[in-house]
Amino acid sequence: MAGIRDREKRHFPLQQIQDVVNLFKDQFSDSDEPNLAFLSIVLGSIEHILTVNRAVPYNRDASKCIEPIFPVIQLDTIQALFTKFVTLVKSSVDLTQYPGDFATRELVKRVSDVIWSGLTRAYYKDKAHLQSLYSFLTGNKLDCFGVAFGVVAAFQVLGYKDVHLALSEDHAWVVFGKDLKETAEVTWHGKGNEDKRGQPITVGVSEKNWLYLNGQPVICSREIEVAAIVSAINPSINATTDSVEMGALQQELLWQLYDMGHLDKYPMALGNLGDLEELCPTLERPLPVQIFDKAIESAKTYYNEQHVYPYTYLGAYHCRKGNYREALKAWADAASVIKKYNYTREDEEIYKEFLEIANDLLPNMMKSVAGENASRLHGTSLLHDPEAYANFLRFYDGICQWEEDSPTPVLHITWAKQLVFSLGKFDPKVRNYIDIHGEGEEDEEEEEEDEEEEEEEDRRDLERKVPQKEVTKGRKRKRSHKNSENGDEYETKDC
Ligand SMILES: FC(F)(F)Cc1cc2c(N3CCN(c4nnc(C(F)(F)F)s4)CC3)ncnc2s1
Repeated sequence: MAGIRDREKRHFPLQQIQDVVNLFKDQFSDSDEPNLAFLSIVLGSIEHILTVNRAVPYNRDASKCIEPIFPVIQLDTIQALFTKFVTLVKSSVDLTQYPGDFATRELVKRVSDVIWSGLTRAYYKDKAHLQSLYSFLTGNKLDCFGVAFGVVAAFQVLGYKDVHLALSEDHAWVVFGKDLKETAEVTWHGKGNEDKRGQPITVGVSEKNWLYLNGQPVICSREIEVAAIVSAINPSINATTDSVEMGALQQELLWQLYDMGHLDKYPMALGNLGDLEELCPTLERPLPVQIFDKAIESAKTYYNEQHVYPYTYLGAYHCRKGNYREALKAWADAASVIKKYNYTREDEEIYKEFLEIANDLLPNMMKSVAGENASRLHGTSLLHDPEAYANFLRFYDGICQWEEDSPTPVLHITWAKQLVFSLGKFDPKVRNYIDIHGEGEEDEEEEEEDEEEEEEEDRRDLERKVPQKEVTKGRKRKRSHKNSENGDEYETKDC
């Protein structure tokens, strides 16, 4: 692994966002791999100055906030930290003991131990700004993602090309070996869970398991690993304030990666970009909804519809915008994904997501719609809309199916109370406009209709021979309404 070369040096000192954008563009400009450790240290040092240790005093009264200047990042600061990382990694691993071009499980465990032993004993693991090698090298602290990324960056320093980051919606690990066939845990997950570092992620572990996306995680290339550290940028200064500069830098870098196609297989990064565009739209760029739809298409194309977040990003956006029908549909689609999984104790993050939707966002949405007299009087309200009602039922049906066969229960009394509250807001008449059948029943129904058509044909034959006064008509075929991508159909009649 080469050190910092002219290709990097010539961009320093970094004085503005465009300097960083140019530095990143240069990293993809030739056959060499982008330098993961170097880029992570650069992003971490900028983030530190713009969020953690803001040089510019931040005026309490936000209306008169002083526009913080972009920090000047000197080459020697970055170079010193990069050299520290390379020295730590190379001095801790005796490569003569690991012959061959591909990493071995023992070596992966060894490198994970090197990062692990560089961490301070006790600290709040889910604090902000612990995701970069800047945090590791200056504060000996990393979050779950940061440890996994640090292992991959360390392997790049050691000259390995086969060790890559694997990302699910709430966990990270590595793939390695010939054809990336091997997997290994390299970091911890959640609170109070024994870490499984060094162990492979077998089919038995990942099957129907949301934490491992049922074997459909994002397997990163070097370019997608860069997208991951850009996506992991955290512009927040505190619970209520974000650094405008840091957010703008993240947005610029994500568009640059988007234009190079490095977000095509990374739905969560597209979701992050959609959120940034909602906050601060970029001229002549796709709208947030279009970006969220690209994330959904990516999950369909590359991950067999096993990802939940693309739909919850879209649902959250529509909810914020008051587009309640669209929010309901996105949440029903999210539930149609989670229903394929069995809920286990390490799935708290996605549990909290659905809990918030069912017990907070949905009830509040129903309350505000119920209050809209005009649309209610004209029957245009969501409460009279069979499709909205069908999506509402599909949402809860997905959650119930998620709970079925799970070792851990999902629902409790609050879920039931909120269901009754929201369900009761729909106008009773809407129930007459939908027919519900799962995939199985549909076949029976079709068989019935086929038989009826045959009988109809026989009657017509008979009629042609023996004219009769009247012929009973086959049942009127209802317009079948594709209400979801996953094959479940909720038939809605023409209301
Ligand atoms: F590596 C881990 F362990 F941290 C797992 C990863 C998380 C994550 C992410 N996230 C997590 C999901 N996330 C969401 N923000 N809003 C979400 C939604 F609920 F609105 F959908 S999901 C923020 C960014 N964004 C890019 N990449 C990754 S890789």
